[in-house]
Amino acid sequence: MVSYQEQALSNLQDPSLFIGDAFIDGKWVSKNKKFVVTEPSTGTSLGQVTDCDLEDFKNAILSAKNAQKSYFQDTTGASRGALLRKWYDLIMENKTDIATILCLENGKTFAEALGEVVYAAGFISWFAEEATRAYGVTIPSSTPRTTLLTIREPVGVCAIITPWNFPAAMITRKVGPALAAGNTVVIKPPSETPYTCLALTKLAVEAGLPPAVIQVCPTKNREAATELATNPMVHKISFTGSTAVGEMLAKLATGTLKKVSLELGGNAPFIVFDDADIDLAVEGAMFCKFRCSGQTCVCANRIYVQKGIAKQFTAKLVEKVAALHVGPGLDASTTQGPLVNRAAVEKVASHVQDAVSKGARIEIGGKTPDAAGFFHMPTVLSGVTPSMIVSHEETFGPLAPVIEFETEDEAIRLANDTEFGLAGYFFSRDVSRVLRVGQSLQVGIVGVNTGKVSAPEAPFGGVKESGYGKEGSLYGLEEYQVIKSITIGNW
Ligand SMILES: NC(=O)c1ccc[n+]([C@@H]2O[C@H](COP(=O)([O-])OP(=O)(O)OC[C@H]3O[C@@H](n4cnc5c(N)ncnc54)[C@H](O)[C@@H]3O)[C@@H](O)[C@H]2O)c1
Ligand SMILES: O=CCCC(=O)O
Repeated sequence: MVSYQEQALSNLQDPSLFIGDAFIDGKWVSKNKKFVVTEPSTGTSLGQVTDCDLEDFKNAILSAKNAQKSYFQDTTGASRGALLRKWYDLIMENKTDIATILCLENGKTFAEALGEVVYAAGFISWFAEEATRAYGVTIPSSTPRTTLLTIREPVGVCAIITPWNFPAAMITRKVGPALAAGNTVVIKPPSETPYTCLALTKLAVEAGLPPAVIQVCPTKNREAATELATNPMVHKISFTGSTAVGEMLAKLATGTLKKVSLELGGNAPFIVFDDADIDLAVEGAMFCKFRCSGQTCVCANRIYVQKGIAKQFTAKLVEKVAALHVGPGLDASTTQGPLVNRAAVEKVASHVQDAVSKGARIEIGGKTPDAAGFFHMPTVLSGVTPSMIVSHEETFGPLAPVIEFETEDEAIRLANDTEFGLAGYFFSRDVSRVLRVGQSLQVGIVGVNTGKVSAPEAPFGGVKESGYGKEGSLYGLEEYQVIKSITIGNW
């Protein structure tokens, strides 16, 4: 019998985009040692991918170093932008195939996968433009007959390490600016979802980017991947993932004083004040709680609702959740896909169990369906209190805990009572409150009357233990540049 994934792969318009090799020194590399990638809606194998070892990482880094100088010196911002624009065009031409591959390895619905591919491509076109805007300045000198100016230069070899929840967009949000600025990159894609990154890489080479500017080393071998944080030829490490791994890599990177950007875990508060448009707030909660089945770093993790409207808000939220259809991502009727693996399902279940044991009520969901694959039913809990795990730990799953509050001060205090500070949302029609609360939330990204805060032009990044550095936007390029000052004296 043809499996779900075999059927889907046989429908690819360009089957050559489904690649299980590493890409090192401009060549596709297949090794005997492989690891299995699992299709999350069936829990069975999607395929096997080359498992890079320490030698492979060292070779990739050396090749990226050798390629970097001429890549930068032989191109201009405009010509690098043109290459990136070509890559963007190829991604868009192949978006259905890439979305199918993404859907198969990550589990998100096909509509979401397609949305992610377009979002991911958006970073390439954004930084194709930004490549031409690497401005320096002239600074009036305090010394006579002297000119002081600055230029922006690439950092050198950039290590890129990303998570599985956005297999395309987390790659392009880093690789786009890195290549635009004239760097070369060594990517360690997530071992759960390496295929999307490899397909994007194939298209980058087809677009005409010099092959050695992108190196991809898939692996499950964490020791080998750690080379990216310690090798002295790497000058920048850009990491997206959990706070624990990010902190560990940052510590290692200080050994050779690398430039570091960290996009880490979140625990986003989502506050609904009693002057809010409740339907709009429910719509926002549905988007930013259940996107990617609750597995985004900017997902609403704690939903605070002012007491007077809590029952009404919860009832409307439950009605919308009841309409969700859980199933494999490629099924046309599916609106909620599986989670990434068994451990993710168990984490959601344990958060539900903990909350219920401490007095929370399951309004809907709360179960793991009796099906193959890694599913958890979308769940709404009411009566949640700060003592429950859901109030302080990122669930990373389809669990919406509703917590009641009485005053604005209390909501802000609860919202900020966390070591994380990535995204925060609130709904209110009071202009003064919008300005007050917007400034009071200790986060890097605020959504007011919307649950949608991500776009190539929007600065993305957190504060506190959610990390540092900004991605996308007019700030994203400088993360991959160094400013050099040049003093021309005695003229
Ligand atoms: N802030 C953001 O922009 C953002 C975006 C997406 C996800 N996240 C966070 O990511 C987490 C989920 O992702 P995850 O479970 O894949 O995180 P993770 O930290 O386990 O893994 C992230 C990446 O790091 C790699 N890695 C792990 N140990 C390593 C080591 N020793 N050396 C080199 N690489 C290593 C993994 O293989 C993966 O590619 C959540 O906490 C989520 O909030 C943050
Ligand atoms: O998971 C984190 C990234 C999500 C996004 O870019 O909106």
